[in-house]
Amino acid sequence: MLDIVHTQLEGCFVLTTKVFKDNRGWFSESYHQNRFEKATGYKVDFVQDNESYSTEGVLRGLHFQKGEYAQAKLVRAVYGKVLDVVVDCRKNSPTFGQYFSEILTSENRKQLFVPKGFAHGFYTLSKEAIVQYKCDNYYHKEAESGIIYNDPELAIDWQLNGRPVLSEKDLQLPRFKDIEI
Ligand SMILES: Cc1cn([C@H]2C[C@H](O)[C@@H](COP(=O)(O)OP(=O)(O)O[C@H]3O[C@H](C)C(=O)[C@H](O)[C@H]3O)O2)c(=O)[nH]c1=O
Repeated sequence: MLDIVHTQLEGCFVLTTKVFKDNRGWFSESYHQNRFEKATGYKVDFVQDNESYSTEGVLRGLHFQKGEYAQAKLVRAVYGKVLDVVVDCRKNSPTFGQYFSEILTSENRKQLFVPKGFAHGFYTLSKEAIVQYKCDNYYHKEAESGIIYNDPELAIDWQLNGRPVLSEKDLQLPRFKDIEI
């Protein structure tokens, strides 16, 4: 009922939920705590669900919340297609500074689990996209931080089609070398 693929970043997984199709359409359990814990070995209590709508070329991120407000996230595209990107910002991690990306679409039903200590962002590849994600900590504006999307040290391949659309806030995010987690 829940397929899991481990990435090269410890604790970061791609999950795919089972779809039941019939002559009406389809049904799927988009989240099941027991199955999530059994598949990942992680006990995560999500407390906040987020949803954002973006048009083609929009890039949101890379974001994280600092310190005790760090958030683990479970991200999926419920409409359209995005390139989801995570960066390992855990100082003691053997993959510190490495990134992983995955195409999430409403069709492939892939979900990316982003552990605490990671920065997260996505680039919108379809005309429109709706991304939903569960967070295991509440939003704390004062704890918000992030990394500029085109940091040369990270050299993330965003699969850009032209100049991305970012918020003023995101255009002023710091370099990876200057962040405080
Ligand atoms: C994240 C968040 C934002 N807001 C308010 C704050 C702003 O007035 C407005 C837009 O926020 P922001 O521009 O930070 O939204 P995104 O750029 O989509 O931020 C998200 O983008 C990347 C992909 C992430 O992974 C983060 O979870 C999140 O930071 O929503 C809230 O009220 N609650 C929240 O949890």
